[in-house]
Amino acid sequence: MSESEVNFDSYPPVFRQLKQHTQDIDTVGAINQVPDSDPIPVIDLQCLDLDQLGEVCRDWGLFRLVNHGVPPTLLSQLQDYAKKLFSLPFESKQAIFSSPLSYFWGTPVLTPSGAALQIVPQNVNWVEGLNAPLLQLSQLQAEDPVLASFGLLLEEYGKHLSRLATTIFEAMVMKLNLNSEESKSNLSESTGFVRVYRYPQCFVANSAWGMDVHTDSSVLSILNQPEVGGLEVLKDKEWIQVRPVSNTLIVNLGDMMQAISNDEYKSVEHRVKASKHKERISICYFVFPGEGTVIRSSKYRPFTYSDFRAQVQEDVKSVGFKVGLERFKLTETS
Ligand SMILES: O=C(O)CCC(=O)C(=O)O
Ligand SMILES: [Fe+2]
Repeated sequence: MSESEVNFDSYPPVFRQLKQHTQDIDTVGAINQVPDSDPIPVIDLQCLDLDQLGEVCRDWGLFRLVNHGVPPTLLSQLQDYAKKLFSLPFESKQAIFSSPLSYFWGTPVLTPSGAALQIVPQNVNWVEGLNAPLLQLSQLQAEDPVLASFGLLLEEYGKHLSRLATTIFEAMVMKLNLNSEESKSNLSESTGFVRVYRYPQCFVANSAWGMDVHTDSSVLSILNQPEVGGLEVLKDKEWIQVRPVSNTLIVNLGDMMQAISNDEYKSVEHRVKASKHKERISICYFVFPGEGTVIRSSKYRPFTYSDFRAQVQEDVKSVGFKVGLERFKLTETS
């Protein structure tokens, strides 16, 4: 999509900024070239190898999932509907993406009610999104037919992704030799939500991020970035670009999984580059421990996911970023 084709009406006002310094932008564009291949490890769900899974979770905290059983038509329909919905005028999106959905932009950090956390302008991330808690999706009463169909697709997608998350989590529990009964409540399908993101084309000549460096707070996050790349993952202090590969999913381990595994597995740092050439849609599923479940780990003091989330929100407001698991770490003397 070229600059002239961009539907600026659909962009949140903060993103309606036009090209200023071509040279700077071209540098950002060059960085955005996605390579033909990448070294991201591949896990085949149809013949799951526990040793390979364990190694990848330890060394990378992220992998590409193939043979996952999510129908390709569902993935492409979700993408098409998401594109249509995000191209609606900004004001329409604000109006129609209402409870149980919520619409946000500028940051992925949301309050429990789904509203974006207030952030300072210099920390704005070049992203807008739709938050969909899966348990409540059946309550969606959309008058807009595209949104109604999208809601049904998301429900179907959510069921597939819950199945995938549970299968992968159970395999990890087995590999880690954790007690399978006790571990059950560490991943609760009822907590699952889907975030649909659009990263608008970014014309400003500064180093705007689609999404800043972060780790996910989830147990597992499963991401579908079918067409346009931009995701990067930190491996051995180097940023690796994650190539979009159709009909595959990217699984990344979150902070809760790192704690549950007693730091054996890694909650991986990642970020998303903003592109001056293309808008990018990604569809991400996140799942958490059950409400009230106490995470017990040899490395951290006992905490619930609610404690963790409250701490993250407090830190983002007071220090400007997520401190994360460090806040709960046991020290030598404790
Ligand atoms: O859009 C993406 O590719 C990644 C999104 C992400 O990292 C997140 O929502 O935590
Ligand atoms: Fe993330």
